[in-house]
Amino acid sequence: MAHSAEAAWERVTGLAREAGASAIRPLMADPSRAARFTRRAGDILVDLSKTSLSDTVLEALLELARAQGVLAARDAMARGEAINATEGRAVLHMALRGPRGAFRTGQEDASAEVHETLEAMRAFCARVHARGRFTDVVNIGIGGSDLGPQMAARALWRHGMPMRAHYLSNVDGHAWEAMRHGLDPARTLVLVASKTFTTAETMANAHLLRDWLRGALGEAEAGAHLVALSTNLKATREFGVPEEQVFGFRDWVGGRFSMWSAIGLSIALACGWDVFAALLAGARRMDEHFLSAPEAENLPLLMALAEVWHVDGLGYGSRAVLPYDERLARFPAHLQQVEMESLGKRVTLGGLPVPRATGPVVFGEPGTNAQHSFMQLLHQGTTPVPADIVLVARPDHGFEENHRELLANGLAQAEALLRGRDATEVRAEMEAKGMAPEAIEALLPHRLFPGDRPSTTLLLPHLDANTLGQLVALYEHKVFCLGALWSVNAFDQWGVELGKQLAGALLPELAPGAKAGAHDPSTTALIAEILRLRGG
Ligand SMILES: O=P(O)(O)OC[C@H]1O[C@H](O)[C@H](O)[C@@H](O)[C@@H]1O
Repeated sequence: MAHSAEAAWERVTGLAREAGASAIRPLMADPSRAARFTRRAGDILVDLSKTSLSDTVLEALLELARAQGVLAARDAMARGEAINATEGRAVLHMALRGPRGAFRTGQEDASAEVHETLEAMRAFCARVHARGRFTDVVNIGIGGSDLGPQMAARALWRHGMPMRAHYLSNVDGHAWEAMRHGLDPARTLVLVASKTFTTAETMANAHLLRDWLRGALGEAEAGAHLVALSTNLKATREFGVPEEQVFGFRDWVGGRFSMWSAIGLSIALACGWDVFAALLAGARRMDEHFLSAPEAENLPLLMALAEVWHVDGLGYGSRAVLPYDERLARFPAHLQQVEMESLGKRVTLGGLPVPRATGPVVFGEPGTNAQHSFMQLLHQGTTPVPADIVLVARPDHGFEENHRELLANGLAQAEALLRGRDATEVRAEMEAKGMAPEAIEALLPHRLFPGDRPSTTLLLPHLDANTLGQLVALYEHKVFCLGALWSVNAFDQWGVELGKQLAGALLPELAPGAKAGAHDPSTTALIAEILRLRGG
């Protein structure tokens, strides 16, 4: 690490060790704070004022960003350099939503093929919708080939849109068992979404549904119901997908950044092409901001810096994502992969141990549901958990009172985390209820809220394809910035490989009468017990 970067890290951690570094309430004495710590990009407003970022801390963090060369790294990504060094690949998901001619890898115009594929997808959707034969689309895929499209289709689907979308990800047969009863094979289009077309769970389900189609319609007709979304065109052919129903993309699209590629076809089929196009346009709008805004105005970078402050400065090891919008119910699940698969790393790009904490645990649920499950821990647990609270000003329904209640709750959570509740207030409340002094004192510690717990509010004017595209791209770029700040490769995922290999080795041992392999005693005993319970 360059000397200046080391010094910048020390400056940040030094500021975090100062007394009162995690306090937020005193900073709120400044009436201009909300305005000064609120930024906008496109339609999204991000209020960072309910964190303990002070002017001094922010300046130190911006210095860290400069010392780590975050914006230079951004430009290297945009130039199509192979910044995913452990896989020798460029990282060009921005090309998927960018204008023609805007992105290259080496000599190749990356955008040309993107636009060709988009045109083929558009024409395919138009044909499917015009014929009206298919009412349902099943997307078989897992991880990045499931979470993004599923999240977006759930957020954007409205009554009256062209098709219903279903997402089959888990190899657990119960998933298909629960889904299949509502589907008519004659009216169902099956998309096999897999970047590699080798993922075991996806291929198992793909075979299951191909058999289902063939059993009901015959082999010749079944082919017309199969679509493949993949970079592995050879494998899609071998699987029996007609060539004109294969939509490709390149290895410079990471799985968790692939909803903008052919992997997003289910969104376009279910919601209509215009919706998918608007989603891409929204993401492009955020790309333009990310690529042009200077450090101090760059929203993805500022959110990344707040995360560095929380994780490395103050030692907060997790973050909650709370969309106050039921349509964004799968948004936390999508971010779990985007953030934790990208930033759950412990060595630098150069292969050395990262000398500090990296990606936090990310989890979430929509509000207000979250309030009635895990928010207790955010308010009174031992370690603060920064929260991202996503609010949408205008709903797409006419139930005004519900929406006001939803917004009131989202605002109240952020306010409660910040202000807390001290003994004077709690005592006064209990006294007003006429409680006995001993009872008041006994209950008092349980009813105190420490306060000074950080949250970031993201405010969208409304939720549609364009604003959703902006929101998702904002987090994608935030992840990029964190990768650059921590010097880790945010674009590989070697950590998922070992489990896959061991599952492959275990699989034959679960067959009746199979020979047991060599395992630790715990695994050996569990295999024996499972075989006994299964009668094999
Ligand atoms: O799209 P696929 O090749 O089937 O991969 C699906 C998913 O599985 C892998 O194991 C990775 O962890 C994910 O990044 C990927 O999105």
